[in-house]
Amino acid sequence: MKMMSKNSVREVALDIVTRVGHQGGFSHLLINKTIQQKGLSHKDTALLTEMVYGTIQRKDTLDYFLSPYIHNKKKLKPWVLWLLYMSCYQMVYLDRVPDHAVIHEAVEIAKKRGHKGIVSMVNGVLRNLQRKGPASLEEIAEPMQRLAIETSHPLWLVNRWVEMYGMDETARMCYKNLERSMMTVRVNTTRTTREEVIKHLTDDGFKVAPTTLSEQGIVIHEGNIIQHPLFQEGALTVQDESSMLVGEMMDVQEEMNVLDACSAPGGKSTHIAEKMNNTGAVHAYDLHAKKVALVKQKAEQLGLTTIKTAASDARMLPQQYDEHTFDRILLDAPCSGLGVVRGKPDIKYAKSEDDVIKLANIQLQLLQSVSRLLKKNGKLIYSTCTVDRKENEEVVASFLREHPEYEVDPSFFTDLPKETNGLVGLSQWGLQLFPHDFDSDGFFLTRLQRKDGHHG
Ligand SMILES: C[S@@+](CC[C@H](N)C(=O)[O-])C[C@H]1O[C@@H](n2cnc3c(N)ncnc32)[C@H](O)[C@@H]1O
Repeated sequence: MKMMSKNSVREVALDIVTRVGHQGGFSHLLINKTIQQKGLSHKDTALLTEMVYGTIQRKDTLDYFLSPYIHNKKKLKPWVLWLLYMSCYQMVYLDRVPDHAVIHEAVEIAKKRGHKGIVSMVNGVLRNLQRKGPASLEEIAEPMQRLAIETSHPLWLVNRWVEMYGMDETARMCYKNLERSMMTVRVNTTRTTREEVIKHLTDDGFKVAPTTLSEQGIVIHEGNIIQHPLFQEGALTVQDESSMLVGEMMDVQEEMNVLDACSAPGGKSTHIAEKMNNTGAVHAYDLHAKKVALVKQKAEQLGLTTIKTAASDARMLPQQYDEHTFDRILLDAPCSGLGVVRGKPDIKYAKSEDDVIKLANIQLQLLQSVSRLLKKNGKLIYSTCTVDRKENEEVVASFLREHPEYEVDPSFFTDLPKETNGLVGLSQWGLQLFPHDFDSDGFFLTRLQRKDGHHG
């Protein structure tokens, strides 16, 4: 492990935010790659992650804060603009480094990378910010616009969420999206029990608690779990608590024949195989062969031999299997990902209304295709990690309109953990979890049942 000087961590952070902000790309992937390539220490990793996530997560707010002091923003080189955003983030939101030190470091970076004009502009803008403070959010009179800027979400998304879920729920979600998400892990119950793992981790000095939505999950409140030997032993997997609810609600039994149509990287396939105590079969597909390899790898790590992987477009699966083949089907569909912006802040800037509409069409096609393969009385879970009625409730409603042989499984609602009772997101079509409900990903799931006595 190497320690870097604070300034070089800042430079690496600047390269990442500039690249993500200017060319696109996922910050979490770039951070992970950098940590591996440079072999960063735990401390450097924490600083790098804080600066990259914080700056990207709050980009629009930072832009607003700096707006009185930056003229001709369009003319600035991308790295200069992102250097200003990153410095503003530290000055406004982090207490650890005094403002004068942040300005000094920014100026040093500007000297290394730019000409004199840039150096004095960076110095001038940040000194103004220090002296006069960030532009006041109070001046934005229109409530949705203010929420959008205050929480750095695009206005179209705030408007859309307000229309769908109301101002209160939207505001809670937008603020929650600015927080760092909690790490949760799932215990491989074919190897050990949650009680044993909780004891083991507590003895090792971790602060942990059982999850609410799954009987296999553990929330890590304190401690760096990622290097823990329990992972090497195949006793743990990292998984968000909302995702764990899917495995819980699959209602599987030993020896069942299960299809997971969109399975990569394998979080839910492996959970299902664990639930079946490594009996029966989980047929795990994904469009991309490279991603299918991840499912295989995860299954091997966890010793789950009943998972069979292959690449395929899920829409083609009816050509490979007879109707009524599977006892259970999971369609964890590709989606806009608007429920996971805490962990992947880039998503909120990258997605558009158009994407939502296109994805909803694909989701319906996928549902129509895989639904043919379910046995009578079988159950199918449809889920997404997004918060949008078009991709969630409306896909389910359209599907059910065209498929009278299906219904929302009435026992879905009674099987849900009691803590979900009375949630705003619970409807006749399924359950929309908001990130602020359980401090987990924004997520939708429902369970459909193929009725007996119908053909087709
Ligand atoms: C939400 S992710 C699945 C996450 C996975 N179920 C898990 O728990 O780890 C959706 C997946 O669908 C895959 N996908 C997209 N289009 C597909 C298609 N037409 N057929 C099959 N898989 C598809 C994507 O490659 C992606 O891995």
